[in-house]
Amino acid sequence: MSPTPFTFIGAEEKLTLAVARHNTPDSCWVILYGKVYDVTSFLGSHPGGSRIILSLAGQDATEDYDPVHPPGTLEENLSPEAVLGTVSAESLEKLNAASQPSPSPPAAAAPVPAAASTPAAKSEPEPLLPVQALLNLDDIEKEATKRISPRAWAYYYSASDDQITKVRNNDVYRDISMRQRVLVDVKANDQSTSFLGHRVDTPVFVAPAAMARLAHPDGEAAIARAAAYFGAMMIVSNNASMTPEQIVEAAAPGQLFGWQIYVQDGRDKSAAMLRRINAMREHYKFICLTLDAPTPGKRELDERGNLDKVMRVAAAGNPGVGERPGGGGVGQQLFFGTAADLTWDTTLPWLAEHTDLPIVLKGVQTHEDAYLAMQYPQVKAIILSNHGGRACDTAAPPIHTLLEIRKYCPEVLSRLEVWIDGGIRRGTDVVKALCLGARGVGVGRGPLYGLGAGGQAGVELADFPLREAIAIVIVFAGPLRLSAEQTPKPRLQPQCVYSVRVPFKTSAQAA
Ligand SMILES: Cc1cc2nc3c(=O)[nH]c(=O)nc-3n(C[C@H](O)[C@H](O)[C@H](O)COP(=O)(O)O)c2cc1C
Repeated sequence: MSPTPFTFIGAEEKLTLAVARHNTPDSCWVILYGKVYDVTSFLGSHPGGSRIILSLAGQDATEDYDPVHPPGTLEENLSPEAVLGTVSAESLEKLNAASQPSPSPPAAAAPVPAAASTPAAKSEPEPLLPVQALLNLDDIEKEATKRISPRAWAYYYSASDDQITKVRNNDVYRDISMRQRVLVDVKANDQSTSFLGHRVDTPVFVAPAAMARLAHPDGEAAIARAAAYFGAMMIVSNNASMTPEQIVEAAAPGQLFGWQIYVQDGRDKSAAMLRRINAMREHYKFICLTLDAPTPGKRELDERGNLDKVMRVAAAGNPGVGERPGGGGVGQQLFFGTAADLTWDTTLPWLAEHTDLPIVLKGVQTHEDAYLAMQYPQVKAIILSNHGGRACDTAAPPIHTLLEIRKYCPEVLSRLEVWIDGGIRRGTDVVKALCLGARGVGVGRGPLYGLGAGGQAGVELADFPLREAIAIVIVFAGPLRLSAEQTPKPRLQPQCVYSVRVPFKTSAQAA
């Protein structure tokens, strides 16, 4: 029988008694947006695992819940009977004040970066800078670090294990030198190109990245508007913090989006999402299937940022909390429910049953898989990526995979569009990837940090240094004319760079 709805208005004690007592797996209540929900029956099916809900049980969970759940999630997942009543703003204020953490929170609550400076470690807060003062992606990251929450920072910044791949992703570009030609007319400068037949103004695209509202309330919609401003493609994450409908609401005419999918254990959920995307094909022109993270990487920064919650669940006297799934950080919560049984034989046919949109495979990391991808007619592009170093640490930088493809199966480059992401910080990085055969270059953390540093203006800024730098670099490499329609012979070619000194070894060579 469903509980009788009632309204909590009045004394803090009454409110606390009513809500705060229900903080166990047997009876779990939370307050969201001023309403009290009984989520006990939902604990087992929460996509992020039950532990994270338990850590917020008996409390106002709005602040934690809001930035990581698209609007409509509550209505989709809870029956109307789960709403037990409303809480007045006054009571809520008292409750929130009463549940503020003690003045000395556990040391583990603060993010502890492996190598870089931490926002929490500084005694004197650094002054905030206006977006105009931020000249490159490093500046933008630094500014965002001052402004976003430690939880958001840890989630965005983190990478797997020792972050070796994350660092190498960028370092590798420094080992590639530009070969500058002279006495070439470089006045014409056109960065436009096309992806899967759709024109864009820049080869730089927004890689799919989850949870933009952790950085700024305008979230993915602001990134979409900034992408429109630069005529850039945006791939929307399966785990975006806004709905795919909201993100394209203010799309510019002809603006190009793709939608990224993590196929779920419950395939019906993924099929339902694909139906939604199919219905918005005027915006979403392809499905990007991410393959490089069948299990979440071990992102210790992200996990540390969540330790206080895990300890709170245990402290509340919940038995067996260690065995409850999920909760090891934002990343692990998001990955909970992601299928680990995808194969060439089963997944691509399954996708074909649910969408006729072109497929882009993201996370290709060997020339063997690039070659295999070419055998599937529905696959029109691949993204060479190691998930920004967030999946398997010591995975090779994607530019190595591009070099492998050039060496062992260069036909892939003419049969498929090859896009790349990971470690892009400078215009030179973009140009080098293009010279070596990539058609597009994705940036993952950049737009998130841009959003954190200055909302939409910050994202626009994150793109600006890259565009400006590309413009400068191509003056050295030769005018950039990317689109095949404009010139049959692109000017950016492998001979524009020295890549012979980039060490890469395939498993075949190592054997
Ligand atoms: C915070 C964050 C969230 C991400 N979320 C997703 C995601 O939901 N789906 C996906 O395919 N890749 C995701 N990625 C990986 C990016 O698409 C991209 O591969 C990577 O960030 C590129 O590296 P970069 O950050 O050095 O540019 C995420 C990356 C970050 C940093």
